[in-house]
This record gives sequence, C-alpha cells and structure tokens, in this order.
Amino acid sequence: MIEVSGLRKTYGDFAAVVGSEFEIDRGEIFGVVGPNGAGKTTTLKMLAGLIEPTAGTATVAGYDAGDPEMRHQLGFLPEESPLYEDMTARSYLRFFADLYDVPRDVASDRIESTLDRLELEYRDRRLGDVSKGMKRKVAIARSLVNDPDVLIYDEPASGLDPLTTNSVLEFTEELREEDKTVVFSAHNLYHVESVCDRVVIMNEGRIIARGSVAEIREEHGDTTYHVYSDIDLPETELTADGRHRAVVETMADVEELQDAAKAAGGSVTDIRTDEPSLESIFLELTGQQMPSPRTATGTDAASEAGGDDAEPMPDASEEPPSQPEGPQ
Ligand SMILES: Nc1ncnc2c1ncn2[C@@H]1O[C@H](COP(=O)(O)OP(=O)(O)OP(=O)(O)O)[C@@H](O)[C@H]1O
Repeated sequence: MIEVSGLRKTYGDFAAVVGSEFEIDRGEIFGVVGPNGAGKTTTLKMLAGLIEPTAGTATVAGYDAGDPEMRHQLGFLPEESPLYEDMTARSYLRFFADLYDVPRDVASDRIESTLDRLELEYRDRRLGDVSKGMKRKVAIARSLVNDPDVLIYDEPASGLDPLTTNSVLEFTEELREEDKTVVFSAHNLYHVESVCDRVVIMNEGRIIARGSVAEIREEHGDTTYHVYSDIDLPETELTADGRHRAVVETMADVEELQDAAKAAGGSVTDIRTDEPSLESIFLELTGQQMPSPRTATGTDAASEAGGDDAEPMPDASEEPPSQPEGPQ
C-alpha cells in the first residue's frame, strides 16, 4: 500500500530524513517513533505529499506522494490540528465532506457513524467551546470524511487524557479491521507497543531499528530470566517475600541453576522471563529517554469534562494544507 525508497529531505546542509526505506501493507498499523527532531513529521508529511522529498520516492496506494489523485485515498491528521472554532463538529465535518464532493446523504451517515464510534458528544456545540480531546476526535473524524484507504496520523494521541488516548487507540485498531492502512507517529512507546503491527525507530533522520515490536525486542533487547529455587544457592538472593531468586541472561545459565539446585538437594520452583520494554530498547539505541506514558498522555480530564481549555482561535490559514481550504 505504501512504498518508500531512498527518501531524503535536507534543509540546506541539514538532513532531516536520510534515505528511508520501508514498505507498509494494506490493513497494517505502522508506527514511526523517535525522539524530538528524529524526522517523524518530515517523513509523514513527505508520505502525505505535503513536503517534497529532496531525493527518493514515496508511493501511496499506487500514486506518487504529491499526486493530487492520491489525496482522495488519503486522510492526514497533522500534529497540531486547529479547527474552525465558530463551527460545530457536525457543520465542520459536513463542510469538509462537501469539499470532497461526498454526496450529502452519504456524508451525513458517515459523519454520524464516525462520531458515534468516537463517542463524540456535543456535536452541535461550537468547536471553540469543546475540550482538547473532543477537538482531536473531530480532527480524526475529518480525516475520514472522504473514506480514504490510507490514514496518516501525526501523534494522534499526544497530550490527551488516558481515557481519550485509549479511545483514540482503540479507534485506530478498528480502522485496521476495516482494512485501512494507518501510519502514525508517536513519542509514547506504549501507544506503539499496544497497537502497531510494525514500527520503525528513527533517530537523527535515520531508521535505526525496524520490525514488529517482538522482532525488535529479539534483535535489540536482552531477555532476563528470574529463576526461583526452594534452596539457597550462591547465585540467589532472598526476595522481599522470602524466596530464593537468581536473575540470569541465558537459558544455559538457567540450566546451570537447575543442576546446582538439584546437586544441593533442592529444585527450581519457578522461572519467569522478563522482556525488555520497547522503551528500554529505545533508550539503549538512541541514548535518549522517552516520556513515560503518564507524562506523554498528560492529564486533560478536567478539560474533557469542563471544556474550558479552548485553544486560541486559529487563523483559517493554519488548517493543514492537505485539506481543502476552509471558509475565510
Ligand atoms: N522547514 C524546516 N527547516 C529547517 N529544518 C527543519 C524544517 N522542518 C524540520 N526541520 C528539522 O528537521 C528535523 C526533523 O524534524 P521533524 O519535525 O521531522 O522531527 P520529529 O521527529 O517529528 O520531531 P518532534 O517529535 O519534535 O515533532 C528537526 O531537527 C527539525 O528542526
């Protein structure tokens, strides 16, 4: 569904993206992760045809990224998605559906069912008066008004309260069930771990790891084994709950412990594996810390309830350039 080859973007002497290569299958949720400045947004914008690559190619649904025909197959959610605050969710989405020439009755059904699935209340409330989480959901609904096959979401759940974050991630998974292809960038590795089929980890413009989370774990992370025995051994320590435990890194070490326990007249009673989190692998690969899920999701619950965190009125020109121009 998406093919990227030798994709590169430079600004003067600075390379924001350096020769990316990847393919994304139809119906896949594909994560692009990395620290600030890694090149995630630049990559996504090149896929969406919003930034012209300096070199290389990106094709989406068989079209070159940037081909106007491709836009009909694509829904793009920018990292910041200021909306027309004087419109309601319904009127805003109808407006975009009209711009995409979606027949009125089809648009109404699609908009209502999308808003139902996103559990969006206050559909007739002024967008300037709704919470950040609701605005994000409206922006997500906007990405679907033309029923595209490919969704490119830049940090879809960033800065949302945990409840809204879960609802957005679950919604993303539902899109996969409809055979839509979703590419999303994230700071928060928990988001990636929970929904992505495959990921690329970027750092300083380069892809430094790729694959399913399990594959990345296998290739870059060290699994440790927690071995519990019913007898004290030189390798074991006493845990808080009074058990003898050794922490080792290979199965050969586990077998040695089993032999040692047996030789001492005891036995190994339990073996648990401790898999490294994507977060710790990421830290090792990039040397950079990612925000914890708690920090990254933020706490927007109050604003979700009260809707008193209205963002400043955006200029209409701040609308993402991938979408048709709005009312001025
Ligand atoms: N128009 C531009 N001119 C010059 N440099 C740019 C431009 N756009 C992006 N960059 C630089 O390219 C690098 C990659 O930026 P990008 O926005 O793609 O990173 P990112 O991984 O999305 O980061 P973040 O998580 O902070 O959004 C950054 O160092 C950024 O400063």
